[in-house]
Amino acid sequence: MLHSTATPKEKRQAFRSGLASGKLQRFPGAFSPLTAMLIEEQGFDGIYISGAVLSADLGLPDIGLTTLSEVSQRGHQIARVTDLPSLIDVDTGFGEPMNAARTIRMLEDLGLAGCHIEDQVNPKRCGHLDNKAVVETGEMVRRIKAAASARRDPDFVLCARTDARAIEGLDAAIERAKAYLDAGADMIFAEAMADEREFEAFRRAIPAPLLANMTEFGKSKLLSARTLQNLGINMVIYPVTLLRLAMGAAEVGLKTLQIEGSQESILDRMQHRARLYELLGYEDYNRFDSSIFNFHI
Ligand SMILES: C[C@](O)(C(=O)O)[C@H](CC(=O)O)C(=O)O
Ligand SMILES: [Mg+2]
Repeated sequence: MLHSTATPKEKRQAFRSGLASGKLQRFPGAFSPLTAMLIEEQGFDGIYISGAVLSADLGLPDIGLTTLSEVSQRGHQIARVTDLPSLIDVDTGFGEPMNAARTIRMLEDLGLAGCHIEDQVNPKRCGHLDNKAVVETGEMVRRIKAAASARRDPDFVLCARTDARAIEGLDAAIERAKAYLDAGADMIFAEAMADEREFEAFRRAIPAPLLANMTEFGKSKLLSARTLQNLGINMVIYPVTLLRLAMGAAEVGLKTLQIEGSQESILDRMQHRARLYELLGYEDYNRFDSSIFNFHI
């Protein structure tokens, strides 16, 4: 009720404990605060806040058009409704190393538990598209060092993402990951891993927590949570899954209204009002001040 009871510090500490637990941490992507509430209610370990989803939500392609203000404010709206830790995608850190530092300060002030910063050039593109380009290792090291030094809360999780596998190959991506850890990153997001073999190679070479991106319709084989657990991966994100499902359902709804002139035939596919009220915790508000509550249905 009235948002989360856990403090940002507690969420960050829970995030770190989860990463160190040996149990795969599962972070579905939330496209709204309400979705984050559902993810928490359904028993997941954390919330992923996707750059692709934030861009799409604004009607934009995932090519680095969003601003720090847009991303951090939406991230705040999502992170504050849940007791779970939220990991947010901040693309390349919104510019130069100094911008990456400013990004960290903003995210800390707005209650995020962690973020990932990637080594693509600006403007970035979705990590599953062709013709990506990455900056020199030294430039990304400066981004990570600036971000790490900007932290006031040592529990804020700084994840370095490398897109280099697609451009320079697996071994080069591993060497970059090592450099990013030396620069102060807490964990590694190896983007667009093809299959188990590539995750195994990273797991053997990298002593820090690893994130697996199980996004649909891209370059990665979709591996189950059990497989990722057995590979020793520390966390998995499902960044766009819920948005894709929601948009698919919305399209069916619109076509039904167009053709049938009514939503009668799809009522059973909807979240019922009572279920929505249950998720929102209407009863808690009732108990908060029974003299006011009158939202009976
Ligand atoms: C993880 C990601 O960075 C995101 O923005 O959610 C995207 C996901 C996607 O486009 O499927 C990415 O992998 O680049
Ligand atoms: Mg992204």
